[in-house]
Amino acid sequence: MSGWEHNDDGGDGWGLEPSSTDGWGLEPRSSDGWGLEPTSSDGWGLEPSSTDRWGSERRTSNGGTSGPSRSGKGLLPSPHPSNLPNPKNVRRNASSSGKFGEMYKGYEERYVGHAGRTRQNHQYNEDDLNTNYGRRELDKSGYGRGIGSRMTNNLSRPKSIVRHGTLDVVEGGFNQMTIVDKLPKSIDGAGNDPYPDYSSACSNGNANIDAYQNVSVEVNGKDVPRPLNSFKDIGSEVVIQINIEKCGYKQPTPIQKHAIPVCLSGRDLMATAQTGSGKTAAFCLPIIVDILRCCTNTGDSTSVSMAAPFAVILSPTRELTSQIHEEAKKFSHNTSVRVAVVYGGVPIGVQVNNLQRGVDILVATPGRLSDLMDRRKVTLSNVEFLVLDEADRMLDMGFEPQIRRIVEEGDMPPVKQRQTLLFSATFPNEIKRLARTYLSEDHVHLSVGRTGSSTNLIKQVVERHLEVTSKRNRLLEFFRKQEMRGGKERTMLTVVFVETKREVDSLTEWLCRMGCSATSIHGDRTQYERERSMKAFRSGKMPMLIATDVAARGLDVSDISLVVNYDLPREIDTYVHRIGRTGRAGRMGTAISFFSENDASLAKPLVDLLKEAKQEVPEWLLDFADSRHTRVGRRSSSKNW
Ligand SMILES: Nc1ncnc2c1ncn2[C@@H]1O[C@H](COP(=O)(O)OP(=O)(O)OP(=O)(O)O)[C@@H](O)[C@H]1O
Repeated sequence: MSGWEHNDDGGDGWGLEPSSTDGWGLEPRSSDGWGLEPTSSDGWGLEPSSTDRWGSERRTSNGGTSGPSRSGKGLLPSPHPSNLPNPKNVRRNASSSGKFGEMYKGYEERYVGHAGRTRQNHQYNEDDLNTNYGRRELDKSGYGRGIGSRMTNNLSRPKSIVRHGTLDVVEGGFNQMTIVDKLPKSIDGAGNDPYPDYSSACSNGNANIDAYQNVSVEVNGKDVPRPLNSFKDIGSEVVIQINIEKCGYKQPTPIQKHAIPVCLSGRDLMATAQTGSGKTAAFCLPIIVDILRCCTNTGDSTSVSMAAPFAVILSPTRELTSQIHEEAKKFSHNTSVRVAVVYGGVPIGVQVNNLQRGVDILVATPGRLSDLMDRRKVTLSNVEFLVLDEADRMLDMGFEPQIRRIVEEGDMPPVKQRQTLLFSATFPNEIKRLARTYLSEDHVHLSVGRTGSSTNLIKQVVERHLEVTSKRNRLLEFFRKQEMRGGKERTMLTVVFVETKREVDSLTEWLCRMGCSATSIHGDRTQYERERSMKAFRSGKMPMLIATDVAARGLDVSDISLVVNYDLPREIDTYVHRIGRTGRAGRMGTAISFFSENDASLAKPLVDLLKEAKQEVPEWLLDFADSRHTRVGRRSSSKNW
């Protein structure tokens, strides 16, 4: 057992279990081969309708939650200051650290209308500044508590903003600076190719964060807070440190080192980092830390008719949304921070019930959130953090109207009165446009590794295939090899990307007829089928997942050793995301792509990418790239996933 008995029944509430396996060393709890389990007690110590760990305290203390909301629209019951309990008492559930007395020294209390939680504006005194590295450095950046500072003007800031850091970054007060600009010649540092055979890839079961340490990091922006050296530098409560440890995170990845202080300092952030390099924690952790530091749980939230989260995290697909939700729950385990998830394809009623129990962090797909806003079940007037994860993909999927509805047409505070974080592995032009609209001018731009590049952890192979039969047979070969390796040990997993939903179905059926344990996922499958497939895949019962691009982004399963581009995508960015399903958290992986003449227009960017990642480029592919073949039988550009 994991020891993670998360008592947050604000989970999915549809009887879906938390995605259990990857990276947690947890064995899948399913027993039927399809990952199906009864919907109740789930091996995480959850009771179906658990009265959570903070139980009665949460539901009793704030008797006076009526009154106008901060937005003045009367949407929310708002606590009257005189009804609010002493933070030292009400926060007793937030942490087991015993640091509260220290933390509240010098605090100035301000209350804003928020169901079940109010914000403490943190007024740091010298003791605070001297006892906590992370906090001291963040405040010396001159930004104070960014979020707090928008809620009151009398937030105390340290007088001196002279930087005392040891890093050039800090002392330089740079506008544009590359901190490290060394890309390793090869991963093993000795010029050897550590991936002689795809079957050996991913053999290290554990994360290998050292693999990222030499990746170049570029930071643009004024007075950027200095990066973290370790998670302890965050200066968070002990419970968070324990959660981080339980996640197996020993040291921060480069994106975490740089992004977490920026988020904690209140600045807007546009961040790109390579696939699998830990972006999720880079935004989840500071949000949780900020809520615990600056917000007080005032108790009763059951009377609330509209959920009013502090943080909204938008992501394009249901699977990714659910994954972020799980990650946020792990980091907020044993704290009072309530995390909830909403996405389409499942009944909305249960989600509404969940939300009405109170939510601090809402992870959502844009469609379902805008639906809930239309039904007046969620108000965004209290939002202090807006995260757009994989924003380019959301635009690509046609979510722009919903995003605009959420960010511009509802009651979400405008730029500068909220903190906006844009995260992606790639940043095409549409996202730059979005960033101009949604981020404040003084935002920080962070790129870890070259934007749009693939990680060196993935061995990339391109094979030329002319016939469908040859592609199918090759796939079968991979499966047989995989089967031979599997044995009794945990199976290595393969994701196969196919262009159309129809082809996904047909290929999966064929593979199953050939005796392979393959499962599939695409946009036309019901949510239940998608969940079931993902469980079977994660657990290794079905070690081959055939998918459209619905699985190209964010999917995080640590045992994926091989990605096959059965059909290559039209855009190189999508290629980068797809292959990024392997080679995650510093582990190694292999991507094999089947190239046909239809893919001629991808040849040039693909060659460039392979060269940059120091991969072998076949002669015939160079010819394709050079000869500027016009694309024969160009595929339709309509989205078909
Ligand atoms: N500091 C760390 N130490 C160990 N493992 C980590 C660390 N940070 C993240 N991980 C693990 O690395 C994996 C990839 O992280 P995550 O999904 O956040 O990557 P990502 O950058 O968002 O990827 P993508 O661009 O594909 O969405 C996850 O399993 C996560 O738990």
